[in-house]
Amino acid sequence: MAQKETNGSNGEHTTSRPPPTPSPLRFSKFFQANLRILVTGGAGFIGSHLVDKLMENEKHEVIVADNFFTGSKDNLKKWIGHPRFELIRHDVTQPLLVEVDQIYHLACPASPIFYKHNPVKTIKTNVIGTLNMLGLAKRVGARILLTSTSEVYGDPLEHPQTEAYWGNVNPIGVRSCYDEGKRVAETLMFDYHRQHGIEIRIARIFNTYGPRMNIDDGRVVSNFIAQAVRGEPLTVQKPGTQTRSFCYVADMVDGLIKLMNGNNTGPINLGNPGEFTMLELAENVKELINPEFLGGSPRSSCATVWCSWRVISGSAWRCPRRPRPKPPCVWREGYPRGEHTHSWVRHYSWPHFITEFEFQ
Ligand SMILES: O=c1ccn([C@@H]2O[C@H](COP(=O)(O)OP(=O)(O)O[C@H]3OC[C@@H](O)[C@H](O)[C@H]3O)[C@@H](O)[C@H]2O)c(=O)[nH]1
Repeated sequence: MAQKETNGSNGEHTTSRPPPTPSPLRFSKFFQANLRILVTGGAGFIGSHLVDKLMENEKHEVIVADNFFTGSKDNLKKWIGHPRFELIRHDVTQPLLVEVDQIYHLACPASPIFYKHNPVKTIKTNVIGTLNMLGLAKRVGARILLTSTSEVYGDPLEHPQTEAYWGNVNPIGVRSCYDEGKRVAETLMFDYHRQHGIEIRIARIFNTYGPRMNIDDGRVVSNFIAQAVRGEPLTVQKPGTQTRSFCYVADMVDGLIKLMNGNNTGPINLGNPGEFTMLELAENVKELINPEFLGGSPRSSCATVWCSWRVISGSAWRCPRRPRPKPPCVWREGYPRGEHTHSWVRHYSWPHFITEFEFQ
């Protein structure tokens, strides 16, 4: 059952050890070096938006390490060749030696269809990849932020979930490579913090949506939008009453940067507290995709909601408790609709996507 002890608030999870010493340039009197930031998984959906935001600051040098399993160079093309940007093809299951001040460790496939494709690789990425990045943080004295997941709560018995809830996770299920993998990654973060004084930050990311989500990502928002654009039935998995909350990617990135630069180690839930059933989401996407957004295409009027007979493999509900006591960013209330969703629908209805659909 749930436990009353809160994570990180009773001193047990903090350390009195001083963090490893960063580069002497960081404290140089006469020369202020740029902040060097490593983003693992920086070619992916959330990672590339994070890179865009970090690159806006002229004092930042950004290094991306990505193996391009689910990420794409396309997401970073505007930065390739930029003097403050470097892209390395690198798999985090191998050690990486770079001189950096901060590490945003995002590398791991996050969509169930991708992380279940090669579960052994997924758990290696979470465990060995996080060990390697912690080893790097220790060597160079960098602060490290892990993007964990709401999936650490498993099929939660508490709703909404607070960070103090320890979860209800199946250790041998098909999703365990991801949810148990992230749980071990969180453990490693705190062990390095307590034992070596490493400065850590942990974000538990809830469902996120927005541009650059892979059209074949398999997650519910991209599936529904792609299906509606193609005029196909929307595959609401049974029972359809399961709920999720959806956070726009720009808000997620703001939250990650605020967490990295603040004083709270976390773990902290990052997500939108407004939740919806999958049936409501399907109805809303159906309503949203109309001829106005598809340039008058008759395909748009075909979207219908259809309940598939696939039984859900995820949890019945997942929603963060409203952030406390100082939210790391201003949360957009409510549903994934409005300005941001509209631009994303346009993104998905670009001619080459439509062409791809027609040939499938
Ligand atoms: O076509 C679909 C796809 C999904 N769904 C349902 O929509 C809900 C959400 O499913 P998704 O696959 O989008 O995402 P999940 O909530 O299961 O996992 C997600 O959670 C948080 C993130 O950290 C993870 O990266 C991601 O795996 C589930 O209840 C699923 O059954 C549908 O009804 N139809």
